Amino acid sequence: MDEDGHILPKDFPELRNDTFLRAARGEEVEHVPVWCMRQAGRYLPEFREFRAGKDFFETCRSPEDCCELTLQPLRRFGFDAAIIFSDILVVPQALGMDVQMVAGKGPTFPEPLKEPDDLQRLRSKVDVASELGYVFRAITLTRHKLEGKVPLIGFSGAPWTLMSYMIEGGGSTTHSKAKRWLYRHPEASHALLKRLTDVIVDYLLGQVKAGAQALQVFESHAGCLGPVEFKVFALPYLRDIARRVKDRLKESGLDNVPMIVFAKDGHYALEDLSQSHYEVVGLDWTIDPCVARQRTGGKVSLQGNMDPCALYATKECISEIVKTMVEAFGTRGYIANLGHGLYPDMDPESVGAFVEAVHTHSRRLLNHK
Ligand SMILES: Cc1c2[nH]c(c1CCC(=O)O)Cc1[nH]c(c(CCC(=O)O)c1C)Cc1[nH]c(c(CCC(=O)O)c1C)Cc1[nH]c(c(CCC(=O)O)c1C)C2
Repeated sequence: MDEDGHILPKDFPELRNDTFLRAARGEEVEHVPVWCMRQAGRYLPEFREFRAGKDFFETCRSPEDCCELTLQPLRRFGFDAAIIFSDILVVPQALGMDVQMVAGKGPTFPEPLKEPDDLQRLRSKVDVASELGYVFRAITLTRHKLEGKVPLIGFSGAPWTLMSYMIEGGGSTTHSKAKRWLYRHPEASHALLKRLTDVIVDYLLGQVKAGAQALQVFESHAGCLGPVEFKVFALPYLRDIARRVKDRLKESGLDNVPMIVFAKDGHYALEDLSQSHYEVVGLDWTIDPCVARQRTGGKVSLQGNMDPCALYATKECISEIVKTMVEAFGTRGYIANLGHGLYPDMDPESVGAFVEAVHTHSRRLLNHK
């Protein structure tokens, strides 16, 4: 404990299941590891009960609450990794923007960025330890409470995805306000993306120092860009993040941690993503596993990519879909996941069937080698 009574990021329990980390590094495994994006979420009755009546970002600022919500899905399912409960929008908050979670509407910025002059409203220097220390404390606490069961993943939103929220002021189908900046104000766009990148690098590094054993960068809004815009406004920053995090870990004498890049609907950028210093490329369901393997040329591990809606199928059907998916990806350098997050109306039993099917089919394949 430190003088404020916070648990310290040291003497963590020994890791008992490193399957996820081995798969991320392309090493041999006994089964294909599996976890789900949004595995802590409203599809779980215990999640709904725990969150009832509490403000979303209040919950994010409570290390004890984040720890509990992170552990909930692991009590039910044999997931091979945990992901810290938080949200990508804590970074715009750290830059000084107000973000509220509005019931039925999702995250909302009462005063989004409208014109380049609005960049002056952002904090010029962000001290991540004071602005986002609550996430670091949640990670440290959770890493202890996991008791070495599975590794803990930290995460951040990617610069373009965060920029689009900061300009749109919330969810959007066209992202046209944010894309207007790219075409109309390219310099200001780069200035904003650069500032976000600097904060994200410090933030991810802080997460590893706090105990995160892997990192995922969510470029959830890659799909509204085309290949040209992606190359100019997203890819350079994604690359910069991975390179700088890895360099800084080395400088600090810390071990490298696997990094995952998930560019939703960014299949046009697969080749580039596989050469961006990330160990793992996450895939949504719009790409065929064999094509993804071919296009990434065995340079990286792959993660994904079952259509989350396949969880509406029967257990038998889920098992068949998983079998086909695991056979197509192969058992080496593969982390099973959905192609995006779980939805609130999904049946926890189907999630259990998904996890079981990944373990069963991959064990069978590995035993027959
Ligand atoms: C469970 C949850 C979260 N955020 C939100 C919810 C639902 C609200 C609630 O429970 O009250 C609101 C919440 N937060 C966000 C949204 C999307 C809004 C929109 O764009 O329409 C919502 C409903 C923004 C957000 N937030 C996140 C992303 C990237 C992943 C993705 O592409 O879905 C994005 C885009 C990341 C995120 N968000 C969350 C996690 C937790 C860890 C886990 O996966 O179990 C993670 C990794 C947690």
